[in-house]
Amino acid sequence: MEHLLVLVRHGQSEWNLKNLFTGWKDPGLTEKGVAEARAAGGKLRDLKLAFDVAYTSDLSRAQNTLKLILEELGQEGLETIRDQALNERDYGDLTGMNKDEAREKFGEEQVHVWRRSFDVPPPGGESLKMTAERVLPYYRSEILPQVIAGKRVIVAAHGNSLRALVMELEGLSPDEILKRELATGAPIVYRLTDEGKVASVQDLAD
Ligand SMILES: O=C(O)[C@@H](CO)OP(=O)(O)O
Repeated sequence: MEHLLVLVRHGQSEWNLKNLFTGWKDPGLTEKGVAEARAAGGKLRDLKLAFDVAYTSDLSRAQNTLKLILEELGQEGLETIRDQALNERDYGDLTGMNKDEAREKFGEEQVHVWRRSFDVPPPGGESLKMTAERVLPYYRSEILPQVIAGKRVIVAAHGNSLRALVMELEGLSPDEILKRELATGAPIVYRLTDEGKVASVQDLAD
């Protein structure tokens, strides 16, 4: 039985372009983001992949990325489950702040710790660890059982919510996952074993 799981980060958003901390804010995709989403769909189509169910977050940049991918695949009507468990990490008080201005205000090192440490949350927000503590239970209870049952699953979500998932799937340490940047609109194709372990991984980043 096939156990297919594809993860894809949304295409470039308006706030990615403006270099703003985004978190749970809901900016749309830029033109480039739309093109990235379509290209992601094209790559999956070239691999002749199709899906039985899709998961996405409660945020429009991920939902629209998924919609564009499904259009490219000719799978517009696919069953899609939206859940805020898959939302981006909440950036708390940093939300809406320019990342360069934050570095000037708080110092390069402090901002790096907030962005890429495992368990230090930004003020009022979530660390990667806290993000993983909501993403992983959702993955284990809702998504993984579908993959194990033979449903072909695509998940369109966010840089940090997907980082939490990649960490679990690939058994990475906090240090290893923090160095891993997920490109916008670049699907990662996993084949899992009957037990839900990773059998193979193919990163479709350019
Ligand atoms: O702003 C955000 O929500 C995220 C993703 O774009 O940023 P970072 O790469 O700093 O975690």
